[in-house]
Amino acid sequence: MVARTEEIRVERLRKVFPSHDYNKPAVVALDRVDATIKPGEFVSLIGPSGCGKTTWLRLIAGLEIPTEGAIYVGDRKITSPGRERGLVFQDPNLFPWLTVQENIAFGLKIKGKLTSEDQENIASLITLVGLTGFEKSYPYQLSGGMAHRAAIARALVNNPEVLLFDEPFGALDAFTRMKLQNDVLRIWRERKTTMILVTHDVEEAIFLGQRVFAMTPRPARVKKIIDINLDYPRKRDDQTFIALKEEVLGVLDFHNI
Ligand SMILES: Nc1ncnc2c1ncn2[C@@H]1O[C@H](COP(=O)(O)OP(=O)(O)OP(=O)(O)O)[C@@H](O)[C@H]1O
Repeated sequence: MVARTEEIRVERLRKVFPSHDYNKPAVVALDRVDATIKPGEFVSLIGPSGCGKTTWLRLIAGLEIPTEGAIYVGDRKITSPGRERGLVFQDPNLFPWLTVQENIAFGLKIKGKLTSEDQENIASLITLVGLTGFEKSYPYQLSGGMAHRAAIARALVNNPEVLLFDEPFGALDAFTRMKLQNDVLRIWRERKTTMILVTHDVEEAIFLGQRVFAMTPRPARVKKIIDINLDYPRKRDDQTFIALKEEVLGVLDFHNI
């Protein structure tokens, strides 16, 4: 199923977390962030630790309210979480007492029996994420990569127009991580969902994103947007890929850390 997608506009976004301690100042996590993300685009957000990447993603998800500014999906202002925006965290957060199938169905938030259409949707998502044969498995019976696949399927169950990834593969071994990156690309191309990925990994940002948003240290602002004009599937040892990696590292000033 192909999702209907709209442009995401981020306008003069500012997020301040007040301090609950007299001796500590408030934390300005984001300040004057402007961005436009095209319908169906894949963008990566990268920046120093603690700069405000997760906060930005949570604002798009509607889990936080901006202090100033706003985010729009099409002409709708985001004020709360919504089914059209799915979220995948670093921790798959599966319910241990539910099977893979039931964990995915949980995302539907419906009471009572699943319709045959719901069941078909869940079955096709299980195929899409490569978990055929594990429908009735419990989370303890899955590998780390399989648990992430189930989490991606759960996030896709409402056919969201935007999928938000918060360092989804940070805790996985390099091989599983690369495999899941390929799977995410395949899903993106099949579903045409807008993808926004927060990552610490420059290579991952370039391997997946059509554009990489490099952020400043806190408060996060967009320091530079790097266009990744490489065809998919991308080769990590390609000269242009390596040059782009150098460019992103340079923008982030990683060479001077
Ligand atoms: N609910 C909150 N209350 C207070 N401060 C918060 C809250 N959430 C985030 N912060 C602060 O906002 C700043 C940005 O945090 P955020 O998690 O967005 O950064 P990040 O770039 O995702 O970090 P990392 O790369 O290390 O995951 C940090 O200083 C953090 O302590």
